[in-house]
Amino acid sequence: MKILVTDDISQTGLEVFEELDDVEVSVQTSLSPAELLEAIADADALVVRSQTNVTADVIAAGRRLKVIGRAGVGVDNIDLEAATKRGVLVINAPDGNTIAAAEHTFAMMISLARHIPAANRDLLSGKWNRKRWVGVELRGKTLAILGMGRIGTEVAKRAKVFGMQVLGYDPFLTQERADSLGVVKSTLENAIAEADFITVHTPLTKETHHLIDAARFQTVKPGVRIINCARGGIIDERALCAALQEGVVAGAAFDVFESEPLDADHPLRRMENVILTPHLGASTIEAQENVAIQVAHQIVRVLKDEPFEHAVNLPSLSQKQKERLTPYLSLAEKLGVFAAQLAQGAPSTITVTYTGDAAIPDGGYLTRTVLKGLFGFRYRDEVNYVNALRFAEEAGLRVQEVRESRGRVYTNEISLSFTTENGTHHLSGTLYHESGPRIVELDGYPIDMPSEGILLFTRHTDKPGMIGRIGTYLGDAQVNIAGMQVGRRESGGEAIMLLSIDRSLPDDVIKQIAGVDGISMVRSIEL
Ligand SMILES: NC(=O)C1=CN([C@@H]2O[C@H](COP(=O)(O)OP(=O)(O)OC[C@H]3O[C@@H](n4cnc5c(N)ncnc54)[C@H](O)[C@@H]3O)[C@@H](O)[C@H]2O)C=CC1
Ligand SMILES: O=C(O)CCC(=O)C(=O)O
Repeated sequence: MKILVTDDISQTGLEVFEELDDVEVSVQTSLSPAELLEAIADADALVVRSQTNVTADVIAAGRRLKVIGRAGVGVDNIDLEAATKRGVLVINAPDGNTIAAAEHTFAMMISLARHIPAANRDLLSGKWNRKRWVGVELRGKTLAILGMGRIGTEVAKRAKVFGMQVLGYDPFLTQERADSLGVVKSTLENAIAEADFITVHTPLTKETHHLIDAARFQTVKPGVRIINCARGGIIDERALCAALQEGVVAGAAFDVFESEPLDADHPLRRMENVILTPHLGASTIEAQENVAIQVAHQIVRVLKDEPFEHAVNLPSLSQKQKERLTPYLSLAEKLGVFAAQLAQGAPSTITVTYTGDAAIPDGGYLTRTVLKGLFGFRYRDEVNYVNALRFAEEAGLRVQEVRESRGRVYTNEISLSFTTENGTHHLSGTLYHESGPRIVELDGYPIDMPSEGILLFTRHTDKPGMIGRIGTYLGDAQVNIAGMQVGRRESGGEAIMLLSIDRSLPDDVIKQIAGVDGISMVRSIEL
């Protein structure tokens, strides 16, 4: 097993990989794009910070790649779309560097308020200028925090201790949490208009790109100071330079930039009242140990096929949700595998209905599992939880989920209803606590069979001798019948038979059965 590490990661984190048998940890930093393509070819896992650009080509070249671990928060250097499509899991270390980033933000804010870097430069150049560097106090000032997640929250706590009034803007900030932090829940417009200091702590997304642009700079309080220790691009750098030159903005402190490393002739480098650091927010010994250990542990779990946390391209579940969900995973996957064989053709729509105890809010996890079974039957190991929805999307399969709180017959039930060009099928299963997953309905007929082993399913006309003739074909092929379920709606109408058999039937026997007068459908199903 090979783990490729392409950015500087704490040694303590790398030692975690020793838990794996037969592991080779290959640390190769500062690779050229061509060298990276070569190095990734036989890697099972890739570990990066923010420097390595994990493009679609890199992911495609990692033919054995199962997981990309980001020792940090932001994953904007990883092509998530490409990773998801190829079923490569992306995980991060979301809280290991929170304090480091919050403290760096605070260091930037105080440095801005008190001109510390400029005064230091001045002094080192031989001057003693006490008049030039008069600053402002933080106490009594208004701080706008855009993005009240982990880091924003830690910044807010520190600002409160400094006697600042804190305005928080975040679509997910509840009144209750704002109150408990002593933060005034605010709109973006109000936060920007009122603040003496503005700090951004959002990810870089389509919505946050240039969240503060030229138009917004028109609405700031004159003399505002601005800090970005989140991601380059949240604040429009050109518009900022203009606002600094006009004196609308009194100072800016940036740790992150639209393009990194920052160009040698970037206008920000020539601005007065600007403090720049080269993406150092997470660069403390503690944070680097935390994120490296955290991500390495999760990678080990992924590679050992054990439950893991902090997946970026999978729904995240609480421990309680996971515990409730786990017993249903096998049932959901078996139903998907069953459906693949029942369908014999690509389904165009599928509705998955969860009833009773199976209707757990699960972020779509069980439906991914059904689809993993459905597509995995044909594409085997290529399909996993990460890319199952992509397989459905690419196959043009419309997927719908329904949740019903109470079942009519069973305390829990998962039902699939899907349509192919040959018609519509229904399939339901339940989980019995004593005997595990069972199939309890097939195309509208109630049955009861364990969802395992080899099954033979027929739809036929209800007339004497059908069961005997099928039994004879099986006997001639030396195939034992272990269990049988039959059903019909009315005498002489359509009937079904589901047999559990000891070994799979040769194709020619299935063809013979299909040719029996009165048989309308035969399916051999392996679960
Ligand atoms: N400079 C550095 O070295 C570091 C930078 N970071 C960056 O800091 C940022 C924040 O990290 P965390 O607090 O850990 O993330 P987080 O995920 O805990 O918080 C982000 C918050 O932004 C909010 N948000 C998203 N879109 C928004 C929008 N349009 N308007 C307002 N709020 C919005 C979210 O609701 C969330 O509460 C990330 O971009 C991360 O990459 C993180 C660590 C170190
Ligand atoms: O790895 C680093 O030093 C950068 C940290 C960072 O930007 C993040 O975690 O989002």
